[in-house]
Amino acid sequence: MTDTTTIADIRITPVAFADPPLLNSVGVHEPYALRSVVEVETSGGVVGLGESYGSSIHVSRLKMAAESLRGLDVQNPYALRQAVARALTDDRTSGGDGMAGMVTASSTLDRVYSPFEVAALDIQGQQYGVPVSTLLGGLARDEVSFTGYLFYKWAGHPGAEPDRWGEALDAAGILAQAETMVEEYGFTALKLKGGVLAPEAEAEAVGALADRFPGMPIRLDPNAVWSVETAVRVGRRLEGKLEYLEDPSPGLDGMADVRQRVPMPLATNMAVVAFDQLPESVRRGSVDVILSDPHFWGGLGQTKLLAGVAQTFGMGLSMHSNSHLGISMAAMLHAAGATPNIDYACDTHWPWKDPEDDVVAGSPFSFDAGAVAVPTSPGLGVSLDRDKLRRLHEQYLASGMTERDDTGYMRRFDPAFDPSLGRW
Ligand SMILES: O=C([O-])C(=O)C[C@H](O)[C@@H](O)C(=O)[O-]
Ligand SMILES: [Mg+2]
Repeated sequence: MTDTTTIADIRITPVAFADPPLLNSVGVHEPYALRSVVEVETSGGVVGLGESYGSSIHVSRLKMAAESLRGLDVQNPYALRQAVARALTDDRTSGGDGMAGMVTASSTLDRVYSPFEVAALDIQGQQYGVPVSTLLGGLARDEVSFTGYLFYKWAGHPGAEPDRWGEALDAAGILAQAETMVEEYGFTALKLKGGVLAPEAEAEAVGALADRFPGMPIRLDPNAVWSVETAVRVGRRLEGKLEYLEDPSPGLDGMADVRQRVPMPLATNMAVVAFDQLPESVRRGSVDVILSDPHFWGGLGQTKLLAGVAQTFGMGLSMHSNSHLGISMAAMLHAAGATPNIDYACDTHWPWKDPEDDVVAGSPFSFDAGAVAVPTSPGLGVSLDRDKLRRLHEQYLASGMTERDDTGYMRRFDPAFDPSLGRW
């Protein structure tokens, strides 16, 4: 072990950034999205960055894990993971998965370890003078394509001015949103977040998108609020219009039933979200495409591991996102850039974020034809802007928020709102 790669300090800062009222199956996004920024500093003074969820339970787990990492060597992520696992042994808390109740079965260890592994790779890259993608095996592509991620939404948060996107509560609203996204970012694939309106209305919106953007891959994701019968009916109606249908129904059984009876591939970031669910999903034939996501699959190394499993069993690989900042964007770019079989356009919530609301210095990402170049400078290729970090932390403190609670926020305006799976 060399002294200069020993972890001397770790700083974890919860932050909040403005988020529009995006509707989903469990409610509506609150005025702020929460994230945590992880800084790992070596005794040699090199700082590596990671980003993760911002709920208080998750942040306290990150702090618990950080205690166990001081004195370890960033060049041995395996030892870091073991230390995080030991640190979490006595953790009896639940929740903190950052997904508003939509992904509850992912591994706590994977979620907590992920930002530390990303930060360790960032430091290694800086020390060796290579981008993180090189440490992951080298670039399979120079740029990563993303989907234009469409949401039903209110015009603005209740009591506030309408935001720049305006209201989208029907097919016409979604079409207008898609036009803007494609015009501004050049997206060549679209995803509609469903599970909000009646399934037939969402199918109508997909039909309108397919007519307006002929040949463009389109996905629909109702986050498992459809029964198997509904999923089969809507899936058949959408034959020829969807690249894949994402999480139409709950569970490995529900997905397997639907998969046998609809014409398009099924994708998931709900039924299969951890390695221990893979054998059963393969046995039952539940899904065609898995949405990787370094934040809950355990980091960048484990994303490559997942890619190997997916390839072995003939499954496709895409990438999931939550509302995120620039450190996550860099991590996602390196992961997708260095993983040949993440060959579907990846999800990102990027367009929903105010460009000023970030913690990274400058504006390192630009979209060209819906794609972003993988950073080529050493490490992750992004650096922290301390003034921006301070501002977003102050915003976190002022927001009074400690958890993501889409359902609670929705129930302030619609007390009878029902978020249950399979309800349509
Ligand atoms: O693909 C997905 O299921 C998601 O992106 C989950 C997210 O939480 C999304 O629904 C959101 O941001 O509301
Ligand atoms: Mg999904």
